[in-house]
Amino acid sequence: MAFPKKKLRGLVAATITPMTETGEINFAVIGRYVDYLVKEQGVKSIFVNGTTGEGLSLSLSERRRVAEEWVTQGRNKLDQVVIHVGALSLKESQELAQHAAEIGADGIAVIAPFFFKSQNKDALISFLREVAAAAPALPFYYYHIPSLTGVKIRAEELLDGIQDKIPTFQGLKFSDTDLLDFGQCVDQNHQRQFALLFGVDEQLLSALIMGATGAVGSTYNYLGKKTNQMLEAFERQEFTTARNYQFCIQRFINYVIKLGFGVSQTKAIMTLVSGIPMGPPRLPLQKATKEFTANAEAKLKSLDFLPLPGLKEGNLEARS
Ligand SMILES: CC(=O)N[C@H](C=O)[C@@H](O)[C@H](O)[C@H](O)CO
Ligand SMILES: CC(=O)C(=O)O
Repeated sequence: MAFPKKKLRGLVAATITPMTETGEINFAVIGRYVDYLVKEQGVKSIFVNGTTGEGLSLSLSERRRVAEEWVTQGRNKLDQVVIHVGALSLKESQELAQHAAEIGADGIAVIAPFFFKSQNKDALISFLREVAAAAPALPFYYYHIPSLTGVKIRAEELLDGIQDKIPTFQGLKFSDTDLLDFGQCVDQNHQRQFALLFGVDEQLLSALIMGATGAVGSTYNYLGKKTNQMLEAFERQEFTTARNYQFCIQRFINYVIKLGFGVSQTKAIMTLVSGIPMGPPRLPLQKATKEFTANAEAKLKSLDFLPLPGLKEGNLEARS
């Protein structure tokens, strides 16, 4: 088997699904969005139809079309396009996995089913294996996000022996703050064959120390450049500088979390920073308030994340 193929590494943006004011998918801006990520944020891999992409709120045909558009627009521009194909129905998930393979995606990812929940590791692996088998030539990633799925099976437990069950298993996206669990995933990964991608953007530096091989997150859409600077400082072993970048990122995320932060707010922030209209979210999510957007904008300016005059709290050179 052709595994492992090119390793998924560095920053991976969890893409937003742009929508029109009337709630349809705005396919027309996806090409511009790809160019923005590559040129303005230095981000060359994407994770489509996940949490940030409202994947579970889209119809199957929308999910297929969104995946196709990202693969098409990303051709010769992006390194990797991973499609999240998780669904409550195994059949739907398999259908999406097969589709991802047909359109030439670089990998698939799956969250744990979250209505009827797997009670143990074996049950969850059985589900994941059936999905992975529908796309036997594609790298498979498990998307661990217990806060949203309610499935608390530890990632290190799941990882143990997983390649015997799922030959295409290539890694996981770890969206949890339990660094003991994450560390034990890294510790098990002796041959470094898996991509262990961290998914809590405001804590990425701690995960890098622990051995993360990359990161998937919503904020890399608009803080990719800043986060790349942190990764570079980390590579050079300039830890004080790396920490200052992390603090700078934290100041923003901490601020918006206090205002109430989720996918709706991510859409509003990305619209502000990129100038590409992301539109409203789909119900059950509700559009970010004007007040949120105004506050976020002021904070972005004060941190120098938006190129406009203002107080420069984010001036790293002045600190350290
Ligand atoms: C729950 C959620 O959406 N997590 C995202 C990725 O998994 C993160 O990228 C967060 O949006 C980010 O860390 C900000 O809290
Ligand atoms: C953050 C992430 O990976 C997602 O939106 O699915």
